[in-house]
Amino acid sequence: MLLSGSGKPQFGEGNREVGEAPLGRPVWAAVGGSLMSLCLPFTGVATMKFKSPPVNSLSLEFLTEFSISLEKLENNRACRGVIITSTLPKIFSSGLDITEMCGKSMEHYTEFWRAVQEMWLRLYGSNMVTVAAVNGSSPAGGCLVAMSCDYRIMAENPKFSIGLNEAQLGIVAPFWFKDTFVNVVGHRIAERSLQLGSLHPAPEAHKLGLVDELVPEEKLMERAAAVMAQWLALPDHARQLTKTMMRKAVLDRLVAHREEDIKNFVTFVSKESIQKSLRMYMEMLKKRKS
Ligand SMILES: CCCCCCCCCC/C=C\CC(=O)SCCNC(=O)CCNC(=O)[C@H](O)C(C)(C)COP(=O)(O)OP(=O)(O)OC[C@H]1O[C@@H](n2cnc3c(N)ncnc32)[C@H](O)[C@@H]1OP(=O)(O)O
Repeated sequence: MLLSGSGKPQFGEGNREVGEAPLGRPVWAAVGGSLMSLCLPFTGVATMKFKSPPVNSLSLEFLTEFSISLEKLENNRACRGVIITSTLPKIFSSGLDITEMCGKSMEHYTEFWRAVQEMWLRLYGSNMVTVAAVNGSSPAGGCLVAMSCDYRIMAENPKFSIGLNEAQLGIVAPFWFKDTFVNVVGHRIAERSLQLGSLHPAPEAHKLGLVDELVPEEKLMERAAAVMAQWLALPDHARQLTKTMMRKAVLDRLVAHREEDIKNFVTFVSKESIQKSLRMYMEMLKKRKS
């Protein structure tokens, strides 16, 4: 992931680079983890770019780095907003890494699911303004990442699609994926789309309200910056309290049922019938390619 931003650099060790202006003020700080890059320039707006080829699958390692990056930005008082996008052509994120859910131990499934929950709790509950610049397809977990942001701008290419397609894989989107979806598009659209496991091409996603606007791909980052500026023009405390008011019930529900949700996931994903569905789905992806 690639994360970039400005202001007071507070990031961890590792791949840190900090530019210094003549007066000793930091110009920008870039923390390149291996799976995403992050930069925070003077504007106080970070850009986080997923860079985990081939398709930015949300593996345990990726989710961990994502959560750590969000925590670092959240704790950096100079950072007020983050734009999330991808460095890969045509793909925002392919969703949860299916290989993390296939043929692994119960302990592994537990750790993986906790990491999925952690990422969502941090992103959906973030005090920062979060804008998703969706520059490619974004199924399932990828859609969750985009939906957890405050605003979604998608490249207007009808070949790019977004949605919670879990049902197509023979799995069930958990209640907090569903709650997030309902909060974005409303109950009726969410119900139909979830039952059918629909992946919506960008123009349809826009019509349904799943994404807020479509722009030509080359204008995506420029538009994301403009939207961010509009949201940041308001006082942070008023915006943050309003965001909390709108999202708290859904966040609290997972916090209250976190262990039960992990147990449900582990039991569900360990079933031979589910393992079989996931294996068949992976085979279908590979065959489709050849
Ligand atoms: C009772 C209730 C209890 C609760 C139980 C909870 C149950 C679990 C809930 C789980 C929730 C969320 C699930 C997910 O997020 S699952 C992931 C869903 N994602 C998808 O369906 C997307 C699949 N991928 C694609 O459609 C395409 O790959 C793409 C993203 C459109 C890109 O297409 P492409 O042509 O550019 O690339 P492609 O050749 O298909 O793929 C390249 C290689 O990447 C592999 N791959 C793709 N997606 C994934 C993935 N999600 N995980 C792992 N690997 C993936 C693909 O197989 C190719 O590999 P290889 O090169 O052939 O080896």
